[in-house]
Amino acid sequence: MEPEVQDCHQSIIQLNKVSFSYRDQQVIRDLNFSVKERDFVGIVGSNGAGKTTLLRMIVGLLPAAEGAIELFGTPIRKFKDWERIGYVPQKNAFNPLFPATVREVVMSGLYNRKSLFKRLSRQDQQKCDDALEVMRIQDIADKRIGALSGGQQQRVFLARALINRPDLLILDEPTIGIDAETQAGFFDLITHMHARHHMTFLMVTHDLDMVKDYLGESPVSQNGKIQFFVRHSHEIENCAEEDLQHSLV
Ligand SMILES: Nc1ncnc2c1ncn2[C@@H]1O[C@H](COP(=O)(O)OP(=O)(O)OP(=O)(O)O)[C@@H](O)[C@H]1O
Repeated sequence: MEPEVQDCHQSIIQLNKVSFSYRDQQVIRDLNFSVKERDFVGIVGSNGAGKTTLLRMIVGLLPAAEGAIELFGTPIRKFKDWERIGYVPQKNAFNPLFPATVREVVMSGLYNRKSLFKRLSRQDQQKCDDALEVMRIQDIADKRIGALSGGQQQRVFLARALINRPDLLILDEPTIGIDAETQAGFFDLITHMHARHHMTFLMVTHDLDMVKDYLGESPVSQNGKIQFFVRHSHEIENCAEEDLQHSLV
């Protein structure tokens, strides 16, 4: 018998028998799925399979018709810590004439319902500088977002999602419309972030090569036409190691 894997990782997302329909079209039916701290989950499926719908339910933009969703152990209705979640939706392309700079777009990630009219503090500026640095876009911080390439814009959106230092990063086809070389660099960057930072990833992608390279050959589960590939947190660390790391800090 396989020894049971010890798991000290917190539940980040829990879906129990979740279903969703647009009028009479059922898109998701009876979905059970859980994501633990530091898991990297790749979501794959044909066009119209319901991948974006699923992400939109998880970030609270669509209510599940049936079933229960928990985020960080809290029912989604009661969940308030939205800054713990960074979300980069699909198709972010900006009109080339849009008047915001890279820095302004990244800073806008700090605004939520409460802080929309709050003045930006020195600490906020520092958070922005850190996010620009992680994405290696400091040198284009004052450029107009519309003047950048698709790959550069994607880094800006990722920096915007990272500015609150989220525990969970949700990406909807982050490399769509980007050339193969930039795509490869982007995947290197996020897998590096996954391995080095204490962050959980949920990513919709069409890039099966990347998924299989990093997340293994076979999906761990499937619902309708949606497949889930997972690199579990216990594959990159175990509880004993984690304790050791903590005790050394
Ligand atoms: N706002 C909407 N109103 C009605 N039907 C919708 C709406 N949004 C999506 N749908 C339908 O629901 C189904 C799932 O859409 P969804 O965008 O979640 O799929 P997807 O897997 O993300 O597809 P893609 O890979 O093309 O992005 C599709 O058939 C789509 O046409």
